[in-house]
Amino acid sequence: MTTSTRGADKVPAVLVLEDGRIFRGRAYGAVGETFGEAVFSTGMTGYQETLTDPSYHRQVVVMTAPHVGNTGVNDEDAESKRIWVSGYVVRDPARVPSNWRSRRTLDEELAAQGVVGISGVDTRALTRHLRERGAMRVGIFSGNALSDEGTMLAEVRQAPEMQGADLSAEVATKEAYVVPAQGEKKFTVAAVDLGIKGMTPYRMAERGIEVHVLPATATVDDVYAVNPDGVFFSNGPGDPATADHPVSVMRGVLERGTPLFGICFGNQILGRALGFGTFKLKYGHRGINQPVQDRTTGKVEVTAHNHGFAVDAPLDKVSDTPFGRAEVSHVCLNDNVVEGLQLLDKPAFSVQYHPEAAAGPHDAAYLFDRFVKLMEGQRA
Ligand SMILES: NC(=O)CC[C@H](N)C(=O)O
Repeated sequence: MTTSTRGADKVPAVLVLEDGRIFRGRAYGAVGETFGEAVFSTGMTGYQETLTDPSYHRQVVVMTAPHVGNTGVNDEDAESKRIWVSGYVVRDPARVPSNWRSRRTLDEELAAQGVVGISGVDTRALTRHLRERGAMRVGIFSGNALSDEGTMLAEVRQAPEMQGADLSAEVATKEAYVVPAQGEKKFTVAAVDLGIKGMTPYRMAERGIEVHVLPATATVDDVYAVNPDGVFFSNGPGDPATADHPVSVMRGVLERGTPLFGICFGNQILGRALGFGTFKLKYGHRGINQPVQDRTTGKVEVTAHNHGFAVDAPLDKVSDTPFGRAEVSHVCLNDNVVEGLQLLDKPAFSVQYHPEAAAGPHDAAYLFDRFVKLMEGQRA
């Protein structure tokens, strides 16, 4: 068990939204200033996975769960090698974590990684504000970074927007690497890393897949150089409207008819590859209890989400695309947002949410089996 000795929680901190609303609290994690898009996550657990998900790059995450940090930080649950959120907003952080795997406090970990946060914020009021007004730019200021409200607001309004942001290359691996199959190797998959979470290759490896994780800049030739049975496109940060390179690589894969699976950003890229548009949601879906219906079976699953954009595809008809017929396979029952796509004439599908999610329900794990079936079908 570790306790925080830093005392950052006595340092005043201010959160400034781009529309001028201000929340005051105390520094949590690093002291300084940070900017990003303010978004809220409703997950009551899994903060370590959230913080280390590369899709949160340039986002300031507001936790709706009031108590955060209760189980500390361990050496096992990170989804990548570092924390990616650009800032962290909590109501009432745990002073003393309690868990047999805990190695450090969350406060210490945020500070060690230079992540500026704020605690003591009325996160319920802040979440309601974001829900009414939409996700927007935000700054957190503490210590020497504190200045008058007008100056801080001007700085927030100069920060880059999420719309139009091309961020995959900033988070993806620079070098290809292999995650070996567990047990007998049955398939090889080329996984294009646009900000991949560690659990994703793991879920494939568990099913006898050897995963070749390739940089976001990988070409169609790089993908086929590993002689794949299937191709995967990962989750990732930023605006899918900017992802022209992965869209063209995916089109190359669809032309060849190799089994294809995409998650989250990968779903938006499939949407674009098929000719659909993408758009920014008012405040996105983030959390681990979102109801989604698999329209191919009628089953409802409770799922983990982290997306601020969505695909604009017709819900109630089969669409003709350059790669044959396509349909919306999954839909969010809260707001009818497209949560999955599938091709009817080629072995390709994707989902907007996170079947790999470790924190959260495992209802959607069957999607990895569906990918395996597509690869088996191609061999038969
Ligand atoms: N987790 C993801 O892949 C997110 C995809 C995209 N950046 C979005 O916000 O919608």
